[in-house]
Amino acid sequence: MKIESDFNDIDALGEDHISSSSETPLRADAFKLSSNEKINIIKDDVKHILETLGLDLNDDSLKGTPNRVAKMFVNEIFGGLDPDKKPSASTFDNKYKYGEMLVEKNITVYSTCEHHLLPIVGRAHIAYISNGTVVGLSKMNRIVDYYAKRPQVQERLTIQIVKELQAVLNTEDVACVIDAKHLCVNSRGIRDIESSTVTSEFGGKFKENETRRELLDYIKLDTQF
Ligand SMILES: Nc1nc2c(ncn2[C@@H]2O[C@H](COP(=O)(O)OP(=O)(O)OP(=O)(O)O)[C@@H](O)[C@H]2O)c(=O)[nH]1
Ligand SMILES: [Zn+2]
Repeated sequence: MKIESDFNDIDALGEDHISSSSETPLRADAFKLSSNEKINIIKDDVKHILETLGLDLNDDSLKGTPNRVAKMFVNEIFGGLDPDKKPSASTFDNKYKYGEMLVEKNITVYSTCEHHLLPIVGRAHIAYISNGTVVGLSKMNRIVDYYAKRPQVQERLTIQIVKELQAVLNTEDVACVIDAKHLCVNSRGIRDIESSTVTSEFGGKFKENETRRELLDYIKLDTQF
C-alpha cells in the first residue's frame, strides 16, 4: 500500500527549520495506519532507497535490512510519535514536605535529528521544585525517552520535556538542560567531532538567577558521553 495524497505539505518548516510551536509537526492523519501497515510501507521505501544506491538485496546480509529498518523506525527510534506510548507518570503526595529542588542528572538521551535522520546522543538534566506532588524518579527518564524517540531538534525536545513535567507535577517550577552531540555535525558535513550543543528551558522559579545557579552548580556539565 502507498499513501499518495497530502504529502506535499510536509516541508512546512521552511528554510529556517524553525517550527512555530513546541509540538512535533504531525499530520492530522498520523495514526490512521496501524504500526504494521506503516512497517510494510516503509519496508518498500527502504528497499527502494537501497536498490537505487545499487545494492543487491538478494545478498544474505542485506536482504533483511528493509524490514529491520522499518521495524526500528516505527517501534523503536520513532516510537515516541505514538501518544499511546506516552509513559504514565505515577505521582505521590509530598508527605515528607521536601521543599528543595530535586535534580535528576545525566539521563541518557538517544534521539534522532529531524534534518538528517542521524543520531543525537547526550545527557539530559531535569530539576523541579515540588508544589505538593512528587513524581517517581524513573518516570523522568521515561518522559525524556518518549520525547527523544521522535525526529527532533534539540530545542523542541528540551521544551517538550519541561511542558510534560509541568503538567504532571502541576507546577511551573521545572527545568531541563540537555547537552548532546549531533552526528550530523560530528560525522558528516562540517565533521566537527568535538562540539556538542547545550539547550535549556527554565520554568517558574528557575528563571530566577539564584535558583538557576543552584541547578547549574549541581549538574556541572561534563561533556564526556
Ligand atoms: N537548531 C538546530 N539545528 C539543528 C539541529 N540538528 C541539526 N541541526 C542543523 O540543521 C541544519 C540543516 O541545515 P541545511 O543547510 O539545510 O543542511 P546541510 O546542507 O546538510 O547542512 P550542513 O550540516 O551544514 O552540511 C544544519 O545546520 C544542522 O546542524 C538541532 O537540534 N537544532
Ligand atoms: Zn542533522
